[in-house]
Amino acid sequence: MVQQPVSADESTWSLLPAVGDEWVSSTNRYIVATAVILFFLLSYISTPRLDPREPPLLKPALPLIGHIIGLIRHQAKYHVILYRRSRQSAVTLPMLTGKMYAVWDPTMITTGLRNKNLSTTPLLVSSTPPLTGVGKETMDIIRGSNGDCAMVDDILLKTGPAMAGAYLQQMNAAALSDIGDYLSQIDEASVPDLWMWIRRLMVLPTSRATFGHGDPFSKDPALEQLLFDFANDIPKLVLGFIPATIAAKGYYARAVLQKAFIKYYSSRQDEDSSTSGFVKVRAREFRGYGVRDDDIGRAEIMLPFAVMVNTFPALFWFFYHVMSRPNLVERIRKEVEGIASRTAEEATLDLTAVDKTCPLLVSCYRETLRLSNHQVSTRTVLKDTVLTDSKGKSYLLKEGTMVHFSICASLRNIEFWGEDVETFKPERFLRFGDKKDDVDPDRPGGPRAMRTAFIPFGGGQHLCPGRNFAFAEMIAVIATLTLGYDIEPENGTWELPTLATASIVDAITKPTTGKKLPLKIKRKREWKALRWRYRI
Ligand code: HEM
Repeated sequence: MVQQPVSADESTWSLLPAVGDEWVSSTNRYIVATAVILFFLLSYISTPRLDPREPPLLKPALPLIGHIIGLIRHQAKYHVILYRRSRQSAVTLPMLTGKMYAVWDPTMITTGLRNKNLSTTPLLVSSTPPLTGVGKETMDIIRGSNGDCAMVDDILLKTGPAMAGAYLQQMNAAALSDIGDYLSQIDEASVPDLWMWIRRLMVLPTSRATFGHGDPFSKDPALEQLLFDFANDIPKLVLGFIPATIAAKGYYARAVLQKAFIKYYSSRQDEDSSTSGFVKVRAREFRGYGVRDDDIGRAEIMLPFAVMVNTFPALFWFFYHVMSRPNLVERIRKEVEGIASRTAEEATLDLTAVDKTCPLLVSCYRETLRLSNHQVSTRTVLKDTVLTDSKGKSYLLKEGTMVHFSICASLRNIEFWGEDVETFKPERFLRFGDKKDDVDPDRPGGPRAMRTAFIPFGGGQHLCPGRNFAFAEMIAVIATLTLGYDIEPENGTWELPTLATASIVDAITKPTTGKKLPLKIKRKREWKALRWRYRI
């Protein structure tokens, strides 16, 4: 057989790929084998050994850090993504070499939030220094001489009563009087950006009702934007790692806010009779434990956060959901006409029994909270605890582990709310309180199922103490606007605003600042030139 001559080039080319293939494929095999071993090793290291009674393990696609990346990326909504994917009541999420529980079943969440073995205190205490920058002296007081953190528990226990009864009445009266004054000035207005308009409308009525005549927000209007800058950067600030670099905006905002609040507490403005019980009672408690005024100012910048950061976006969505439906506006207007009275100078809305007099308005309020809430309530397990889900299955939560109770998953659970869970349904809550509806009350959308799953303000010992104040403010604004004004989008169509990231530290998702939703607002002829007043 005659061999064909091979040119140098051909031989080189024919040989090279052969050597290359072998080399490349053996290298590839090596890399792949190492990667596989590494993957299994990481998977093994990051797989916590569980008691069979603990919630089942939900492994991330990427070992060790998959869930951490998911939470950073999607924040609170990560729970809804995982819940929809796994349809479990509760799971164990492996993270680095540890674990965390995520609870999504409404019954388990409701009972978990009431359980005394599941506490907010460890996380609250560990996040206080990076979040507020209070000094060692105050941290020693916060931790207590025997480590029982008695002051934290005492303050939280006293906060609820400080926002009820006469205290609540004083706060509601002050806020609604200011809101009425502000709305009374509007005859015809162009609103270039609804989100900013809501914030401007609400900030001073809310801050004055809370902090009284010495209110720092009244003295410096720049604080409002700084509060939102601080709020946006809280997830980074709590890391306590080079905050001035990784959370520059929030870091600066916190410094300015704290300066104003240190001045407020140091000059004892909290003791003025115009200051709410909410502020007063807490400051008294801090001082009783020996905390200095400057550190009260540092720690209590969480108060304007609590008072404003959820109510304002909730009001934005309430406004949007109602006003973008002209038929709904008409129906609510009819309800509100029934609670309105007038003199030559004033129009008064009687909000004393608004649940009964304006059921559709209140149903829309609740439906708004259901759809705009992304709250995750975090607890640490102090003692091994068993929680049982709605189907009767029990799960063991082990001491020392952190738990995320996803209120958002509860508010969007199809088995409790029905197939239309993602839709804004104005009438959804009309039968909410109907205890006589006993035709399968636990059916999806049935009154008992809704009562279990509707927990926008949390529950148990840490049930939001500000819920009645938020309700009064939001109902007063929407009742007045539906009754007294014609509101239309500037460009003729109601564009659905987009949502900002659902921050793990607050409860209500803000709109993004991208879409402005410009509007035209015009007072109705029959309500012209009257001052808005409220009976509460
Ligand atoms: C729409 C408005 C609001 C929503 C959706 C909301 C939601 C919540 C939720 C879900 C919790 C429980 C957190 C947990 O379980 O860890 C909470 C706690 C709290 N809220 Fe609100 N909130 C609102 C308005 C307010 C207002 C207006 C105030 C004050 C005037 C306030 C003050 C507080 C405080 C101090 C706590 C902590 C209670 C504790 O840990 O014992 N909130 N809020």
